[in-house]
Amino acid sequence: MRIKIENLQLRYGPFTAIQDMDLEIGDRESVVLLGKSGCGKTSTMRCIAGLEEPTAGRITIGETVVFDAEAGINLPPNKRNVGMVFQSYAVWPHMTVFENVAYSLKLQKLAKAEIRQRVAEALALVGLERFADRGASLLSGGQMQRVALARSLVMRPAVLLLDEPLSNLDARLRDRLRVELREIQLRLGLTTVYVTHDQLEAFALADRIALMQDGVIVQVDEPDAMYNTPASASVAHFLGVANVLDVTHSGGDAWSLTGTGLSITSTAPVTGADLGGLKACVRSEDIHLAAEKPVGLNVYPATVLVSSFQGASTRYAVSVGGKLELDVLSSARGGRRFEAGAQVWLSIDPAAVQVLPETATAQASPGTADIVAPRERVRS
Ligand SMILES: Nc1ncnc2c1ncn2[C@@H]1O[C@H](COP(=O)(O)OP(=O)(O)OP(=O)(O)O)[C@@H](O)[C@H]1O
Repeated sequence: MRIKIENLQLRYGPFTAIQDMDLEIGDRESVVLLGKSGCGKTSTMRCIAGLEEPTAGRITIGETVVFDAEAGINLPPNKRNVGMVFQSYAVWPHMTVFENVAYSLKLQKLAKAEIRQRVAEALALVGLERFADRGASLLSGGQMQRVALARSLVMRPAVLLLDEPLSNLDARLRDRLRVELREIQLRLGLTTVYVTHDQLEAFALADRIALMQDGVIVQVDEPDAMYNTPASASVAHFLGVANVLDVTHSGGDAWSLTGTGLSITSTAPVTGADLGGLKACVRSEDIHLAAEKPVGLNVYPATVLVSSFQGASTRYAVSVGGKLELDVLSSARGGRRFEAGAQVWLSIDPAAVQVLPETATAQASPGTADIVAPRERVRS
């Protein structure tokens, strides 16, 4: 079921938490709202669910307008056909797993046989069929999270809203449940909106990511496009690009690195050059260290300040002429390790230097006609 958000605005008193938001989510699509704490992700989710009344705008789920500020429409949460799973699983400890999942169906006064069948189906989906009779207080964190998910799925919602549902779990379990969640979403063909501040989680779960900063969606893209072509230096930085350097254009592919007397060559396409405040963005893994001077562009003598062994890789802090400090990540395979104090040659492939504006204005999300159904995309 499609979700269309138009001109959404939410104010808490004088504070604007969501500003002029437009976003279309396709049928069976998984969109992840990604951004740092306080950027307005949960507020957006609460507006879709009907738990928050926006100050302006319109939200349509399927063919139903669930909120329209001008027309005075505001359907309550239970009339929106959405299921929600939150960070705090809110599983009732005094009930069994079965009773937790059956609770809402009992409220709907469904026949006992139907309740049993639907609960069994939901528990099978989350891999908890053997735990139906166990007291919920005896479950692990991961199992409780699955109960919370089963409780939403049992209602057969058209839309599933997930707000950091894995953040209370340890890293290994999070990785596993992430894959399971994606599998369930694709299998049931659910339209999902997922909130997280963790980009790896977003990459793993999204058909498209909507990146939010200060109440505004600044970029909407498929994960690989977001990763490879961030719209701005601040998006790149949020996605883990550690080296963001002030530059001014000095002609052709050449840029001077502000305040260093050094220059850098970029052959990557420059976007938004007219916006000013340009930054050269370089991923740590795109910087190479060598004992011998390599041939090519962007080669500098440098000193290793910190060398930190990380198993499969080594992370370095490296100084170029005392004027520029760069973060470098070298794969352990095939490369030698340098200790702090080592004099090295540092090189950067000009194609790996992206010159971007510091910030960029929101990009319009494509109309749903452009959205490829997730299953088709996965298969292609
Ligand atoms: N009820 C409220 N009253 C006033 N301000 C609020 C209220 N709820 C949220 N805010 C503010 O609105 C902004 C957006 O909050 P929101 O919870 O949507 O952020 P978030 O991106 O989900 O953050 P997190 O990842 O920490 O949950 C924050 O600055 C927050 O302090």
